[in-house]
Amino acid sequence: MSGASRTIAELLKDARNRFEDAGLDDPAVEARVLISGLLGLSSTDLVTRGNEAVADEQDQAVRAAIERRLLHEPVHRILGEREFYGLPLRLSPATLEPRPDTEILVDSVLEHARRLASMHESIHILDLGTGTGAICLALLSECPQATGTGSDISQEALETARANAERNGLGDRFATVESNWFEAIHGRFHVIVSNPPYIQSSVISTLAPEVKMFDPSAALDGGQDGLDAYRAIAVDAGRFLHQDGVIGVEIGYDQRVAVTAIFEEQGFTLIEAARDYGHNDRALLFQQKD
Ligand SMILES: C[S@@+](CC[C@H](N)C(=O)[O-])C[C@H]1O[C@@H](n2cnc3c(N)ncnc32)[C@H](O)[C@@H]1O
Repeated sequence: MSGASRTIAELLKDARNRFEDAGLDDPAVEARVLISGLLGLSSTDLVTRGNEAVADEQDQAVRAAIERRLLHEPVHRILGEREFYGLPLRLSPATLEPRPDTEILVDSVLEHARRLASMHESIHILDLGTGTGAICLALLSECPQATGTGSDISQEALETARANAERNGLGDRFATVESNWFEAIHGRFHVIVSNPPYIQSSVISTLAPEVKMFDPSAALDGGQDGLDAYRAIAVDAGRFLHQDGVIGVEIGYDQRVAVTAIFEEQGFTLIEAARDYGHNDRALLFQQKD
């Protein structure tokens, strides 16, 4: 079927109706984000230019994208990028799609990064399991005295992180290291951050298709009790953190007690806990006990 000469408003309506019929939670928002991204227009343009007809190729691209969304592919995966902390980030099949809730961890850590930066000439940040580079790049963009290392077990994810650093003008302050947690890491850091995989292995099959089919399992699977990564990180973190440094981790909504116990057992004290937009515990910050 040729879709030539449909207007922007007609494309939007078609997408919204099909998403609504498929039972998506936010059909209107998803239609707007998808079509504005594909056409390179702002949401205001979508309204003010609604009567403009689109080129045949654009119409075909929108039709194809709607089909992909109906097969559960998230809108930002289809577009190949999403924004995190104001930074446009490229996604790849090897990277988690950064979540808005992770900005909570950035906010909490940033305050300490700025404090440490006021006490030291420069500060070094390590982001374990960096994925797209989201957390580290957000911190670097807000903290000009900082340099950052993003590490990941996935080389492909690190290539995406590097591309995102360059794209956002942060390439000269960002390094990448392929590493199983701390295994290939050297030196000490003022700030260590991580949003590790923290979902129990048995729960993964019950997640929404948008997550289990499109986020890499290495980014989700936290082992039998979901806590494997925290144990692996906590046991070594002390050797890589400056004495006055801070380590911040994202957690699942019900993991505060367990993760705090894991870090306390390794000589850390909880200094801050932050909740997400749904009022769930989401980020924990620790310092080494004196
Ligand atoms: C939940 S994702 C977080 C990605 C990114 N930091 C973010 O917040 O959007 C977890 C990341 O940890 C990485 N990862 C999993 N196991 C790892 C390991 N043993 N060592 C280092 N990184 C690992 C995954 O490849 C993935 O990029």
